[in-house]
Amino acid sequence: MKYKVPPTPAPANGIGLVAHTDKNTLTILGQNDVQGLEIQPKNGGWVPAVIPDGAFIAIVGDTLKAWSNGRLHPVRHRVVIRGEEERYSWGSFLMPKDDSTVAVADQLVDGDHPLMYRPFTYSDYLSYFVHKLSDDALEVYAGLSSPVAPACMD
Ligand SMILES: O=C(O)CCC(=O)C(=O)O
Ligand SMILES: [Fe+2]
Repeated sequence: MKYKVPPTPAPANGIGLVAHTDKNTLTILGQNDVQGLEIQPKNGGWVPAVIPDGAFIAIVGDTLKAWSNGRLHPVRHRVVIRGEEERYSWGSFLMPKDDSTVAVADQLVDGDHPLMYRPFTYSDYLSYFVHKLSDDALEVYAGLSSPVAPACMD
């Protein structure tokens, strides 16, 4: 991705990429030496994700949250451009094949971890997200409103 230097005077927010969670399973990101990635802690606000020179950052996506039965969390992130240099980033977006079923493994469901997501087809979830564009797309699309403990599963 290429983020151009903002015009002068710079817009107040400098947003280069709006806040989102990734929809795939795992994203591995690298960048040139211009920082700008920010992540949102659970209590809100924004924190710079400073990536050391030559390092990569791995970001959990919605699909891995579902697949891990909610154990792994997709962090909301955005890109803010404030400086006077162009920012480049590159990503490796790991994802299931379109027609794959994303289903929680039985081993990840127990009394302490009731089933949180119904099985779904990856491309169907993507289509749903593109249609709705809502932050809670995964929960609305595949989340079980009453998580199911193993004894209740058939
Ligand atoms: O450019 C970046 O550092 C972030 C890109 C990103 O979040 C995305 O493509 O989903
Ligand atoms: Fe992203």
